[in-house]
Amino acid sequence: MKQRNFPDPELMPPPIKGSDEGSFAHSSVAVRLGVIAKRVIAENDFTPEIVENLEKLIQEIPYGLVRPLQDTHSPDLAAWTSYLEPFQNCNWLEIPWYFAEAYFYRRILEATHYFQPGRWQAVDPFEYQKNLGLSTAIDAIAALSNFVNNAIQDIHPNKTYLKELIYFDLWGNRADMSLWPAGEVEQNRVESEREKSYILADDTSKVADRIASFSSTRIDFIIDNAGFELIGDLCIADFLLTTNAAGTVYFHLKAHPTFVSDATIKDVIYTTEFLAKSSDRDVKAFALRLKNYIANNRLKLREHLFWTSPLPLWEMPDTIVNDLARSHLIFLKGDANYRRSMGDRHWPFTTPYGDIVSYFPAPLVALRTLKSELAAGLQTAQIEMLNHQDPDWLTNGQWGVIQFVDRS
Ligand SMILES: O=P(O)(O)OC[C@@]1(O)O[C@H](CO)[C@@H](O)[C@@H]1O
Repeated sequence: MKQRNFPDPELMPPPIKGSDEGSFAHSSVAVRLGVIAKRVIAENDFTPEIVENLEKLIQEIPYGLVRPLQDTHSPDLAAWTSYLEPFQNCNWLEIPWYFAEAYFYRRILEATHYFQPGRWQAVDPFEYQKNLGLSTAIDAIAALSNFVNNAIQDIHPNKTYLKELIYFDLWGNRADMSLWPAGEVEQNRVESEREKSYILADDTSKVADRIASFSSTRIDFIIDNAGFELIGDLCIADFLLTTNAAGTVYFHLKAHPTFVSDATIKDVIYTTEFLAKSSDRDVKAFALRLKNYIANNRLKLREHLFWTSPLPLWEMPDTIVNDLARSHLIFLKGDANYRRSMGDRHWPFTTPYGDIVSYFPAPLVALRTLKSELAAGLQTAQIEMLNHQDPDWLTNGQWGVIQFVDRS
């Protein structure tokens, strides 16, 4: 088994909680979760009983006590019973923020009978949002498809193209439907020329240099959102497989719907079929390569209940650690995964990111736009400038990091 470096619990700062006065976490739990549940009711044609379940959930937040799950057909019932054990008699603000969110989205599935045999089994309550996230991004998708079709013309990985694809993929993380419902805010701008100064830590050149040295390796993505962000992931995967920098690419996906827009295997298949139906020649060519890579098992789609659990990433089960240890590079996508990589705790923003994620079993590159009050690897002068220039810099999704942590 791969040697594991767990962070020392004695040295770790406290978890972010909704009870942190005046915090974004507080407004997220006290306000935003209820809004998301109301949108689930509005965007589906549920029975009165399911609507009542959702309305009861809304009423429970934030001062009701969290309780064990009750959907007896679910595969993760026992796991969630043990997760919730330490938080008996706690309300939604008193439990760690990430836990509260993961639990909320799992309660949505309980309320909508996602795991229960019958009419609503495996019906994704966020399907409307996810599909809208694609249909409102048609122009950006066509532009990205044209770009990746050009990027793969060189027999060897062209670092200039690769760096632009990484930037596209970073900014695709702005399109987060738990914050900004699809179509309401123009987040799908394909704009690699966006000021690089919005990137607070930029290891893109190191990542491109490492990938340029690869031949027929294994590269993994711990995936975040469906919709436009997934297009960016698929572009990089296409580039890596077509240039043969990677012999195989693994997508690690959520075992069930969560965080509104997080991607499942079903979402990846839907996305490739959506692209294949396009009348745009570039989009269709891109889609056909993806379908071919999936059919020939070079693009491997994997799901696991750990990715939908409330646990920090250092609690990955050995099966996942030993599997990821075979990777030459892991792309860690999005804000929620970044939060999990740090245990969603109040680390000083100047803490070197590599000091926190030393437990990862392979080289890691995190692509994250800032949408929560947590950061690592920043300089004091940067923090002072940001607090002055853009007081909402931690949560407005306008700033990003591309942080490489080597394990050579
Ligand atoms: O993982 P993503 O999609 O990049 O961002 C998700 C997220 O950070 O955005 C919301 C606002 O903080 C949180 O609910 C959630 O953790």
